[in-house]
Amino acid sequence: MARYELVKRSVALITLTNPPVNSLSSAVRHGIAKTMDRALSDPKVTAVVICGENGRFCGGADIREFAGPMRGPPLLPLLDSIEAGEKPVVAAIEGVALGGGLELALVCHYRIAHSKARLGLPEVTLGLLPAAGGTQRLPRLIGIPAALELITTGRHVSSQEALKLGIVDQVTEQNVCEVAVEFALRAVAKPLSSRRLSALTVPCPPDLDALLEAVTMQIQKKARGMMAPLACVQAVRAAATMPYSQGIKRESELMATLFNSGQARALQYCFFAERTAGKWTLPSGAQWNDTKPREIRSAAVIGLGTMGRGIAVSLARVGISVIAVESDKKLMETGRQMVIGMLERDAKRRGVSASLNLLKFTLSLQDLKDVDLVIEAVFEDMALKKRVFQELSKLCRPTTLLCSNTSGLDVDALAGVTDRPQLVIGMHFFSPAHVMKLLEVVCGPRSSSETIATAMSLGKRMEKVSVAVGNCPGFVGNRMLKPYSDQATFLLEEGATPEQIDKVLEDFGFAMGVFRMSDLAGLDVGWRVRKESGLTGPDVDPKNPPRRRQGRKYCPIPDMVCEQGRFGQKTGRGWYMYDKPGGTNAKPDPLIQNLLETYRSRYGIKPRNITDQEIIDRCLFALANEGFRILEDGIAARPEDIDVIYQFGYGFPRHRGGPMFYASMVGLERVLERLEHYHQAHPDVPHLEPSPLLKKLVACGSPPIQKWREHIKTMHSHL
Ligand SMILES: CCCCCC/C=C/CC(=O)SCCNC(=O)CCNC(=O)[C@H](O)C(C)(C)COP(=O)(O)OP(=O)(O)OC[C@H]1O[C@@H](n2cnc3c(N)ncnc32)[C@H](O)[C@@H]1OP(=O)(O)O
Repeated sequence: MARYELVKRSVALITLTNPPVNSLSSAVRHGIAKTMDRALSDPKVTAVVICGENGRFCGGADIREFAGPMRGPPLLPLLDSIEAGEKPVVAAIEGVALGGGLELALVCHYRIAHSKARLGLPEVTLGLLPAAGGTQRLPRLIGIPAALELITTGRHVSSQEALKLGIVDQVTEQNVCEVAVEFALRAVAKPLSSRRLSALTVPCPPDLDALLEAVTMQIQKKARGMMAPLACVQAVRAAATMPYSQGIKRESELMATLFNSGQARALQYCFFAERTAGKWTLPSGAQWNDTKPREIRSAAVIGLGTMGRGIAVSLARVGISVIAVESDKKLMETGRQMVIGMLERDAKRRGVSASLNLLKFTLSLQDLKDVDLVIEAVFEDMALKKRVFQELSKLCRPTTLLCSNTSGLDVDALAGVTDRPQLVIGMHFFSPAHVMKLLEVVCGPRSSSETIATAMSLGKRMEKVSVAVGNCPGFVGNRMLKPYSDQATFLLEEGATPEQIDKVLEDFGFAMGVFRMSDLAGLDVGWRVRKESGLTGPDVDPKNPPRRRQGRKYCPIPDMVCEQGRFGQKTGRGWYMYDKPGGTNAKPDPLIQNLLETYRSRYGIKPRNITDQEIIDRCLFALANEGFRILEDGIAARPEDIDVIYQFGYGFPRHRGGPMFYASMVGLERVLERLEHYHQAHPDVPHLEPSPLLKKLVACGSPPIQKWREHIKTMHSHL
């Protein structure tokens, strides 16, 4: 796990060999300890270079080992002994030096980085802090403000920025190991005392307290409810105010608190869930690593509304030429200006030039006949989409992939109107599509494995987190949203207010409560869907009992809000009031309060005091319950896929893992007990009836989430 060679007759070259990222597993730590001992005790060796195999220095601690008991040599004393050694040690950084990997480099006396390397202390993103001396050494090297920023955000820096900050001594475009060996030879016999970071004093800013206070406030606003960034601030404060020996103790104490916290477990679960999501498998046996995606060089986007514009930008900025189609000249011109503006702003932010030459705008579908792939992003109307797909089927060459950005309509019905159902697939982007990271790749029963592989690979190229899901109304994300938002509106009937529910959900960690989110998305969309499904509007049978539709409980309050022309932020009124149409500053509206009171008295509902816990339990357990049904139905292959969708598409707090991980942490027995309790109280709400899978898992002793798959006996997977 660490290879030892003697080069240039006097330099010990230690190479970490633990693919794919040379993480510091117990075997690697053991290897480092052994090879360093050999190097330090061999009189022929005058200097040491540490590097990593396969172009990667080190990706940090082996995160998988965090789940088990600590084995192998502890990292901290090992690193201290490298720093204390009497022979110069040079880190040759290629690829990445992250977390424990950068901490290893910080105990080396010199650091040489390749020009393409990235460095950082991302522990905070895993619910931890850099506890192998990182919080104490980095501030001594680059000062408190810069170290605080890097440690509390986990941001990676380029080697050029690392050089400016003083993290590395030299950046090279040559073979970094060879450069490091030459550097090491020159360093022999130079004094090492000033190169031992733990021995340096911290350059402390005069306004330390104000700085720490400002950063703490920023964290409380941006990383609401997260423990790790606040612990990082405390550890850096220790570096600034204590000698190294005490600071390091404080670092360990803070790490111990974080290490065993639910937040660290959730964030580490998220790390692997995100990587697992790309690994799809079909019932046919075809899977992500044995199906070759097609290369996509050109694409078309039909419809230049909010979604179409974001999709066009996402394609063009990764070098794909885009033909954007609109149905009328004025709309096309507006779309053109918006797309160009978005692409220019995006390029400026990334420090690259905008790829405007890749864009073409047209009014004619005829222009699409030679593209590799089309993404339809027209209005969410099945008849309209079918017409577009029929037309594309006639116009495009037979190998063109046809994709729909529908947010919930039947992808197979669209495939059915074409001459190539195997090349039809859903690509459900989230708004704004050039910003939101999530892409649901909706596999119809006839989508070929090559089509799925191509859509997934295109998503990755567009820097999206892509999750393959099956075809059912609402797919995964929007299907689960219904029971969640239904519970919120039932709670309004019973006595809660939108602001109370939103506050509870936001305190839980959601980016936005359900009502603020609906105001942002626009309330008219759901209203139209409810009218089309006969739940509200003139088609509802007047003999229908109030507050019941289609044999189940129904809350008409959202319809009443829309009937008043309150469609959310865009109209300046919704569940909240805003300063102006398009405003974002939500204020509670007495008119909504009034509407709720009138409604309750009309139906003789006596408002009751609703606790925060009831809001959380009803909304989130109904959400997870639908997730269990989705797993049973084979619409999602794994709970991890659902959790990734909720984190990246619906603002579910990452430090809670996602709805399924949250359910597992709360305890499946409790989730089942609460659902049974609420279903008894509301037997006409089928979403509260515990799913068979949940019952089965509880009956099997509530296995850990990674084992749920073994209990899912899906009749037929929709993937
Ligand atoms: C008990 C010991 C006490 C130690 C005390 C010191 C504490 C130190 C704390 C740490 O060091 S925490 C770890 C900090 N490091 C990170 O957060 C880096 C995580 N990795 C990444 O960001 C990326 O993987 C990468 C290194 C930038 C490479 O990205 P790339 O897109 O090229 O590949 P991936 O698909 O992300 O990863 C490939 C493969 O490798 C697995 N993996 C990556 N990093 C680790 C790791 N640190 N530990 C374990 N496994 C890792 C990843 O899961 C992929 O494998 P999979 O099978 O496809 O899931």
